[in-house]
Amino acid sequence: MPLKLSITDAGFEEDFVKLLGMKRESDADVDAAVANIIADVRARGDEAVCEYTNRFDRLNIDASGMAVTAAEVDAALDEVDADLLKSLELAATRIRSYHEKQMPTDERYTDETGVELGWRWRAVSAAGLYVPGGLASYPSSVLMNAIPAKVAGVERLVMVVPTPDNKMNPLVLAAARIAGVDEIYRIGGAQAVAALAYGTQTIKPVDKIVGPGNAFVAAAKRRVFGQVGIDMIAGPSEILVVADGSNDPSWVAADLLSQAEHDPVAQSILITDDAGFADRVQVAIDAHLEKLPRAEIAGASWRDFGAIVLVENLSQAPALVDRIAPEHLELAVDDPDALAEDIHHAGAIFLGRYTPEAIGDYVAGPNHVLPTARSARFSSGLGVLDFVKRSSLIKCTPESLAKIGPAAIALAESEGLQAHGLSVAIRSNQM
Ligand SMILES: NC(=O)c1ccc[n+]([C@@H]2O[C@H](COP(=O)([O-])OP(=O)(O)OC[C@H]3O[C@@H](n4cnc5c(N)ncnc54)[C@H](O)[C@@H]3O)[C@@H](O)[C@H]2O)c1
Ligand SMILES: N[C@H](CO)Cc1c[nH]c[nH+]1
Ligand SMILES: [Zn+2]
Repeated sequence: MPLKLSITDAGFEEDFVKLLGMKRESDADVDAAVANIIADVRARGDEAVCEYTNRFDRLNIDASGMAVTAAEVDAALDEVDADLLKSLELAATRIRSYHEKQMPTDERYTDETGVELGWRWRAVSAAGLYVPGGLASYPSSVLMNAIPAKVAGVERLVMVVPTPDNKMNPLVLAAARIAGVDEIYRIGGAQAVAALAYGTQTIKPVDKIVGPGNAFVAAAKRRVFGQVGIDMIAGPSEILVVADGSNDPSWVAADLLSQAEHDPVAQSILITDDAGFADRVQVAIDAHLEKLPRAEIAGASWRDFGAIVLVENLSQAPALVDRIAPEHLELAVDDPDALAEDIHHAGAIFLGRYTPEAIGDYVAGPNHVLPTARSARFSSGLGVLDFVKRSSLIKCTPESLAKIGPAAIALAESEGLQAHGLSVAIRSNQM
């Protein structure tokens, strides 16, 4: 059964801290396994990548079989149902239009001393896009990864995707074609992240790795950070629903299960002010689980990591939400905007009873690659800004250098860095 907490219980604070500390993705054994895989890929390149791929995804490939060819992508496109392709194109259009609005602008101005200042944005040269594929396949994640990279102007888009038992969903390849991915490799897990970060004989290294994945992928991204950039920790999915008693329990139950069905270590939490409603949601969850094909995964997630938190009044919810800092937050209440005003930490906020989280997973437009494991306290969802970086611009004239130079010379001397002072003084007759 999921955890049941009530804010009026004496032990509430202790139980809530326990809920926050639930270990879902950062086990020491996962990290140790990942460290070994990364070291091995660095040492042996393709050979190690293929060995791990064959072991974990039950394939039988060597280096020549890692890349997905253009002919395979063509064949996949032919295979995809026309209506499904239309849905994918609609999603792509909406995602592109949302992300185009995120493109930051350059700035240039002259200050009162005559110094010209500013900044300019440039894209990273090569991005590695991790598309998960272990327990489910994610054409939608191809679009969410690749479209913002393309909007930002990244030149080389390299996608990795595991294909357990050598089964590739043709829609994944169709999405890659629609989004303009340049290279695709049928590899996943920590070995794929290591190959992207350090390069192998077949795969040239990238500058930044983005995308969601399971605990192994999240741990690998943490470990290669520094060698390459990463977007964030986007691990096993999470949903937090804040709902009053006026909701249909069956709708809220479906929302909780929508994220639980991703992974046995996904997490779904309900905060409500109505104990009877909480019971009705549990009944509805049991009923949905009777029929859902992924009941085993969703049921395990709800049982082991789910929680129902009972509050006296929904005005107590924002403080709890902020401490959880969920990946997805649904506010199923009469005035969701008012409640949202008091919330600071959530990857994406779904406002009102008619905005199920799943609409954001596919077609709303904002990115579904979002920070998990409470990292929404300091990270944002994937976007164009993840694929660009900013260079500062500084331009002095003899006159403006003479105006601000003396302060620089004084500060350089105070730091004992005479060459710094000299390089300013030598240009501005201050020696
Ligand atoms: N936060 C987000 O934005 C977001 C978006 C989509 C999906 N997700 C999450 O992504 C995850 C996808 O997970 P998945 O498993 O389906 O696919 P995945 O591609 O992330 O992981 C599959 C890979 O894990 C590796 N692996 C599995 N068992 C291993 C072991 N014992 N040792 C070493 N490596 C091992 C294998 O290499 C395999 O290829 C889910 O947790 C889902 O909730 C998150
Ligand atoms: N909910 C996932 C992010 O946690 C994204 C996704 C893709 N497909 C379905 N869902
Ligand atoms: Zn989802």
